[in-house]
Amino acid sequence: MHGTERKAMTETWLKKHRQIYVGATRHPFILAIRDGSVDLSSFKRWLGQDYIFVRAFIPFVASVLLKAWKESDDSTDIDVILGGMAALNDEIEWFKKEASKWGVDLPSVVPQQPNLDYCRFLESLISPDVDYTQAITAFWAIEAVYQDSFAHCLEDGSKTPGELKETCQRWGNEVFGQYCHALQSIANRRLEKATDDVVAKAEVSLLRILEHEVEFWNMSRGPV
Ligand SMILES: Cc1ncc(CO)c(N)n1
Repeated sequence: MHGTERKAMTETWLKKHRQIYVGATRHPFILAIRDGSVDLSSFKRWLGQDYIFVRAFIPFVASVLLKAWKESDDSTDIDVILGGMAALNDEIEWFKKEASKWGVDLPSVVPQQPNLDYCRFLESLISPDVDYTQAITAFWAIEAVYQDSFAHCLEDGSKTPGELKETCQRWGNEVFGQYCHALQSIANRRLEKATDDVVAKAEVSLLRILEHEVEFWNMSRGPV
């Protein structure tokens, strides 16, 4: 990375990896929500799988909080991450309510392989060997994919069915957008000062996340 401008590293990466980023944020499942053609059984499958994912996401976010507390040069990072944890608390309650609305019995949902793979990946990032810069970059990427995807379903001209609007609002709303932006700013600040090795690891985990997100959306299609 010598001589390379490291300001706004994450924006540079999204341009460089645009194809996979678009694959993760404009997936056929999202496009089907947006044009109103989504199959409700796909939505229910996604809902059950995402509840399992979010439960695994909580300890990952807790690990990012712990890393921030130990390693961060800016104490306000903690406030941003804590806000994310608070949102997850709401999210868990929302999943339970939404699942009962759609007749999805959460305790009996079986995690599918792509979900297990993604959760395993999250677990690998909890390791103390993964430093804060890599972890916060991953955290931003995971949240940003959902923000960008669901915000697309709320844009002018979208035909998102009324009963799915609340789901899209959850991640597509302006406040969640600002929160993702705050995470992105932290990631950029850290990446600017990181060693080449850490920067390379953060880029690889961004790519892995985008791949996992595509596979995650693919599960909505159901077993083939
Ligand atoms: C698979 C997946 N990625 C990202 C998010 C955002 O929190 C989520 N809920 N689920």
